[in-house]
Amino acid sequence: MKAIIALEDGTIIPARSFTGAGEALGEMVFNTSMSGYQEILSDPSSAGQLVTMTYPLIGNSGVNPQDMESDTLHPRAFLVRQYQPRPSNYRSTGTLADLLKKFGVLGVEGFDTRMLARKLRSQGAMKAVVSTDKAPPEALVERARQWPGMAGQDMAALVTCREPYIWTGDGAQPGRAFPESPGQGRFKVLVYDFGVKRSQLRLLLQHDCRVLVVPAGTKAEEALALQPDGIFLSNGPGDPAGVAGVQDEVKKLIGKVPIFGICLGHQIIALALGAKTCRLKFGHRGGNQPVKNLATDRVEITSQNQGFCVDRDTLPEDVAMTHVNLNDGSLEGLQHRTLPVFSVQYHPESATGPHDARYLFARFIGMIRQTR
Ligand SMILES: NC(=O)CC[C@H](N)C(=O)O
Repeated sequence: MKAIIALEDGTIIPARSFTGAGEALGEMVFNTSMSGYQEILSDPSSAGQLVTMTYPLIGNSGVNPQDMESDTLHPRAFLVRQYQPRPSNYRSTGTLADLLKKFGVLGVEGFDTRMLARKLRSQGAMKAVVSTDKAPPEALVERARQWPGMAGQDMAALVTCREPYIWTGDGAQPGRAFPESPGQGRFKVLVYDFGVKRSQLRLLLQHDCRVLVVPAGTKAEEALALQPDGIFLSNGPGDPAGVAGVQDEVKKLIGKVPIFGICLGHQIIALALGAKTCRLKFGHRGGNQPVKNLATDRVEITSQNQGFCVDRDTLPEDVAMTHVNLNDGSLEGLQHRTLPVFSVQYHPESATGPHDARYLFARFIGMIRQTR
């Protein structure tokens, strides 16, 4: 079925839908990962986006229940050069097209994805419409232009859990407090869910933690009443400055218990510490972003998925930059000089991506040990 990609700058690209009729309006972004399409789709940070993969063949390894990073898919459309309808992989239990259809994500193929990526790189992320509708393409461009966009919106509120839950080796179990038995993990870690990826919860479990996940709107007093040994702030979608009220709660938590934040969690920590966030021109999305650890001078190849970053020139005196992106010099990590709080912009759980940065989970546990 024919589809049209219409960008707000007036560009019109003919393509094909591989998931039937549909229309999607959102922010067009590109991801340079060569694998891990299922993790990218099920990462709640992708909510509201139209995701284009620059790697040309997508669908080859199928999909499976284990690789879901949440229980649904989040982008509004998924765009690829060539969709592979016959997957071959020993873990595969179905096709990508069926998964997209199940969750109402429009799948589009058959156009020059690298041309689109180059355009976004030079002009910046753009609002766009992807549609199988026979409407004149100019009308689709107009629809993209009229859309107000996601700036300033609280997108985390859309993907956070409604009720607290305990994360166990068997997945989520109902519960509002940490399990009593230390046999279930030595360190009690409270996870603020702004759109958490399951790999982060799994890694906390592997590091001997009892994991209690709470909604984004949880008050600092409620969080502290649960007596956590550490607090983890997850990744999540949208503009960090739009996440209502959370900065103030995090401000109250800083200094009380060790805190570790990833991506949106990192940006919220930065805002709570008094820094500012800003939009990246076209975002960092992929599994090949070089980041330098300034303490060791070592370079980590990292997995990333963000459209915003912390403005390194706004860090207060008592906060140090710990990591820097070698492509554009943007801030990738920070640490308070005296209080137990640190965070990174990238994804050390690396699902999908290289495992270079997993040491950060061990660092968090080390911080908890020191303060216990
Ligand atoms: N992966 C994330 O947590 C992304 C953070 C934020 N939504 C951004 O785009 O910058």
